[in-house]
Amino acid sequence: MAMALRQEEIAGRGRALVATRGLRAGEVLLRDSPLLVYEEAEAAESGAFCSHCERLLSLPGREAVPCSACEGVTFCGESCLESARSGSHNARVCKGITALKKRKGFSLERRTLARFLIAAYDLAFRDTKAFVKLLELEGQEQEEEVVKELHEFVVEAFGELEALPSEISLETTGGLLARDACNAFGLMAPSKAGEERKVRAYAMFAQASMFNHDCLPNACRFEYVDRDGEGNTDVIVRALHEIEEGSEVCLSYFPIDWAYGDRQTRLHEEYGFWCKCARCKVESEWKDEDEGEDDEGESDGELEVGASDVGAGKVTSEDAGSVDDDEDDFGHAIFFVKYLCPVEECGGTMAPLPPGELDAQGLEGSMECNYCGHVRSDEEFHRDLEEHGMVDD
Ligand SMILES: C[S@@+](CC[C@H](N)C(=O)[O-])C[C@H]1O[C@@H](n2cnc3c(N)ncnc32)[C@H](O)[C@@H]1O
Repeated sequence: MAMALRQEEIAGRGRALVATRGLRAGEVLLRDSPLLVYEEAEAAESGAFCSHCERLLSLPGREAVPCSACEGVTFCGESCLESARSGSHNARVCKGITALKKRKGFSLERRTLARFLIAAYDLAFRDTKAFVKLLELEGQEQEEEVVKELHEFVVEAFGELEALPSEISLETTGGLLARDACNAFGLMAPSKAGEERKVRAYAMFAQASMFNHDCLPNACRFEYVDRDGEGNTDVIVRALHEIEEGSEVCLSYFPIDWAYGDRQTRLHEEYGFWCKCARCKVESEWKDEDEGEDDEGESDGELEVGASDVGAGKVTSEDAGSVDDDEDDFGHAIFFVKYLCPVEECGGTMAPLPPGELDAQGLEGSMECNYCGHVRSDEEFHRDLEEHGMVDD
């Protein structure tokens, strides 16, 4: 099958991924392996995950094998330990992690960023091509203070090593942190009922980083970190619906149920742009109409999508029924009934199962949540549409 996506430059959006042909609903558009993976500090310190493959250590058939050189680093078996020694947890990384453990006063966020820098500079030693690709990603400049503090740590951590690679400089540290800020994908296992979905590691990808954001995305990403076999940290991107040749394919950089104000703030602060997508255009107009009309009788400058009573300012599929007659509002309301996971508090996106799986299992019309794994049949979807008074003719 010909490649589904090509890279293009789009004015005001930078590099983008565009459909090379008509794409089918549920089609896998991209499977990308990370340039590098690094652990979220709290997850790493919990000792619950393999420090190489990031799978849960308590999965059946896994044994906890500690790193002989640094305390608190554990692998899920001899084969992961072997792979880690020549890859993600070689002697350099081991020294870096040991230095981080001795470093007092770093917040959780700094400890995670320090782990990123250890992994990124290690890449400069062992895979120059991947390191160059990392630096080719889009960047969002970080606070000078943070860059300086983390750079001092890296120099100290790597300074005890043989030769310093020429790449270690304040400028490169700043550049790496800038790339991390707008390209790191959180790796998470599917959420379980009543449990918060937590990032256990972050991964940086060369191709998947080319997806721009849209608040009404036409694709979403899945990851299967606890799966057996190779490629468990790969990201898999699937089409939500048919996409025409030449159309841009976008992801949402956060759960699709976020309120207008939260989305704009996040996109501006972390990604450096104000979103002007079709949904934001409509919701920016609601702002004027709804100002001063929220439950507490005061405006917080944020919008609730078509809803008069959405407590946290998020959209729920229940809210979709409360939109007015405006055509755009209606289109967006259908989007949420169809693509927002119906499981309470989930916030995931429902994507059709890949066409092959649908045909093989007779699951025509079934959709799967990218956060909790919930599968909804076509029948259930039509029941939901009826409940919201949106029966399609
Ligand atoms: C993960 S990168 C996506 C690829 C990026 N366009 C590039 O050239 O590398 C994220 C960056 O892309 C840009 N971007 C993403 N979505 C956008 C949008 N909807 N409008 C404008 N710029 C966007 C922003 O500069 C953002 O920081």
